[in-house]
Amino acid sequence: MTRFTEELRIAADPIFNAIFDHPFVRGIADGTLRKEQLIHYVKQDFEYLNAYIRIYGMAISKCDDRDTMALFNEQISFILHSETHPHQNFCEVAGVTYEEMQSFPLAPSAHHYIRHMLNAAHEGNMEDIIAALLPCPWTYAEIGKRLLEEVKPSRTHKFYDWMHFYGDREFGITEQMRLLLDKWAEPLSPERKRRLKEHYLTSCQLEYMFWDMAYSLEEWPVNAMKAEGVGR
Ligand SMILES: Cc1ncc(C[n+]2csc(CCO)c2C)c(N)n1
Repeated sequence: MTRFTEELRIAADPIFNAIFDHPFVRGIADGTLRKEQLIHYVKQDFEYLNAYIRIYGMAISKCDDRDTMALFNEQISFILHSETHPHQNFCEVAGVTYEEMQSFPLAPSAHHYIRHMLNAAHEGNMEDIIAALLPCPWTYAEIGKRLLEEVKPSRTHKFYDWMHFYGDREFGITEQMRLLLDKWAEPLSPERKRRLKEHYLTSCQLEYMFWDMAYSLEEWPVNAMKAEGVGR
């Protein structure tokens, strides 16, 4: 029998392929990203990681087994202390400090992605939360692995650290989340499974939009925030 999460991955294949071909990901491969694109990515991703940590916290509050609590707790620490390394890589290449990149208002696509995950966490059960969170580690693990195979970066490649950070991680957290989702989805009705697939595919689309937001320096249509003292 096909794993539920295998079905999800197959349904998302066109989105994964569009992500691998996206100019931001191509720009990591060939080192051609502009300074402003790296900066926009890190500013937005710093906020995205804050949201991701909070959602793990919300998941813990709905948890009733210690192993799952421990897994989410470890992931919170990992994001706080290690997930910052790829950001440091982008900051070094852009010639900025990490501190300068923090506490900016959300651009539209980052806002959309975060609200989608928060909505699953507010309204759903554990399986809804995991379905919305899963594309984050899954797409990055596949991007990292592909870039290592394709580019075989030497130590002097600008994004050597970034590629190794994600590409070396033999699907650790992705596989752990998949096992949980496969187990929780198994007894559910076809309608509930369709809903989980919708959460998952929406997050995959939003992963694509996040790369696109960084590449195109996406902002809100009217710059009315700064004048009102909103954000930095
Ligand atoms: C938009 C966006 N999507 C995915 C990641 C990668 N990522 C973020 S947190 C985490 C660990 C999950 O426990 C991983 C793999 C990112 N940085 N930004």
